[in-house]
Amino acid sequence: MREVWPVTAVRKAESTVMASLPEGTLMQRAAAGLEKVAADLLVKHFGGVYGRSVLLLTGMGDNGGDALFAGARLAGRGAAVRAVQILGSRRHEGGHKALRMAGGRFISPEDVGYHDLVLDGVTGIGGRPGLPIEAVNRLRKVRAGVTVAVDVPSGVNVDTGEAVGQAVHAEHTVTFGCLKPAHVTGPASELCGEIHLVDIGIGRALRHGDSVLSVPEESDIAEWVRRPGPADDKYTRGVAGIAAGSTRYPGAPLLAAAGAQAGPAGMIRFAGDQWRQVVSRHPSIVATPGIEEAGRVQAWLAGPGTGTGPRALKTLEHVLEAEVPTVLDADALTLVAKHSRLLAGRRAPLVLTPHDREYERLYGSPPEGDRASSALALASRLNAVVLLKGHRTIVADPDGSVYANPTGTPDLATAGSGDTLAGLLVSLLASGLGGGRAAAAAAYLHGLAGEFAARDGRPATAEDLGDALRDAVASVRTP
Ligand SMILES: NC(=O)C1=CN([C@@H]2O[C@H](COP(=O)(O)OP(=O)(O)OC[C@H]3O[C@@H](n4cnc5c(N)ncnc54)[C@H](OP(=O)(O)O)[C@@H]3O)[C@@H](O)[C@H]2O)[C@@H](O)CC1
Ligand SMILES: Nc1ncnc2c1ncn2[C@@H]1O[C@H](COP(=O)(O)OP(=O)(O)O)[C@@H](O)[C@H]1O
Ligand SMILES: [K+]
Repeated sequence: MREVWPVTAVRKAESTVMASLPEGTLMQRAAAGLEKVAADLLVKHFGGVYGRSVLLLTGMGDNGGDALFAGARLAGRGAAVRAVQILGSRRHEGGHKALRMAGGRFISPEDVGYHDLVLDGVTGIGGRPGLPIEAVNRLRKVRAGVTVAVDVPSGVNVDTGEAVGQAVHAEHTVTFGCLKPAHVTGPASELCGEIHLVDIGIGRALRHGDSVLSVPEESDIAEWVRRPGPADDKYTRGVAGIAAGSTRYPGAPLLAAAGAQAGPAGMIRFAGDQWRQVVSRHPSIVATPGIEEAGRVQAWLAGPGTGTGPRALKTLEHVLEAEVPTVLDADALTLVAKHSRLLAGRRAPLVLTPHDREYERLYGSPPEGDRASSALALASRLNAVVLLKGHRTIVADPDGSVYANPTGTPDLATAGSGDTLAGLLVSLLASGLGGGRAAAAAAYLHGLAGEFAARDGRPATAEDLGDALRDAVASVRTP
């Protein structure tokens, strides 16, 4: 798991570590890490460092200092380095001097044009979101072979991942000490490109309790997705139940079932009108038309394609009465938004999987730019794990932990894709995984499955995701 810290925690750690180091040490470590990434990119894209043109964009703070010191190092290796002040008039004196001594030059904003490599050191963790218009106009003139953001792309809100107005769009971001929210959530994460984390020695001073987000890694998912052991039978692996579908939406149950089949449960039960179709597509599923005769399960999924009529409401009441871990998706979310009594006094774990419009129905207002806080607010209010869908799906647990999903592709924005996610999720819950981890694992594997299904530009539909989910599970299990 990679932890993500907000600016206040980074500043606190920095000052703790700085107290025992000569002044400027951390900046030199940052500049060394930045230079390495920049030099590697120059070699990769342009064949070498010597003679290549590098432009440093600076502002008034230490972010510009990092860029200037890294630029001085590149100038020492023969790159033609220029620096331009994009924001304000105050400059980083130490960095300025180092660049001048190394043969770098300072140019006026009118003279910027194309450069092989651009280092964006306008603002870092001291940046307030929304750059002044003068800075934006100056940035517009810059043309780059490759853009590398120093710490974060300038213009973003570092702590929320929002990108207000014009922000720098980088292909690479070199960050220092730890990940910050802008790297993993919201539109800012799209502006970062590939993230390079440079260890500057502040890790030991970062307190676990101050971390605001966690990013699951492949090894976490491999550990969380239970594998059957010698003593297992189909029941001990967990039985997942799916209550889905209606004559209006007959496809949703099949897609949810396909998602569940890729999960760790030993058996799947199905209740709904499409029980014959489900069995004919998935003969291993035990299916009945009505929920009353469905049998016992360790976790229920309710909602995909059920509609919101009286029959769907009755089915949902039955599912919730079972008091087993439950995923509510799609129409079930609309129903609990309408009938708040449904969740009153509930004790068994609950996972809700809203997209933004469903979130609005449940919370009363749409998610804010700070999606992690929005997900957490709903999770706390309803005492349920909330999986807030989107480009970087967020999972918030009412215990306060929040996960940012690192996988996925916009190709997943296709009808029925959420049904397969919900199916996988109920299987993970049935296997005994807690709600937060089950939701985080489902989002991770679903995102990976989307990437697999859409590989090499292949058009992907939800029908492809069942097989792709199996490939995703296999791939996280392959070291
Ligand atoms: N912490 C660490 O461990 C280490 C940190 N290091 C580096 O330091 C960076 C942080 O540096 P920093 O604190 O000097 O702030 P930085 O982001 O350069 O800019 C602040 C200046 O910009 C201005 N300004 C901001 N937004 C604005 C806006 N929208 N519009 C207008 N002005 C705006 C702001 O103005 P003010 O808010 O004062 O009015 C202030 O003058 C960090 O990201 C990393 O690169 C590494 O060297 C080593 C270890
Ligand atoms: N732009 C996007 N980038 C990445 N993933 C996306 C994007 N838009 C949607 N998704 C994912 O696609 C799925 C869509 O689910 P949902 O909206 O419930 O679809 P449906 O109701 O048709 O099944 C979610 O997992 C969501 O995170
Ligand atoms: K920056």
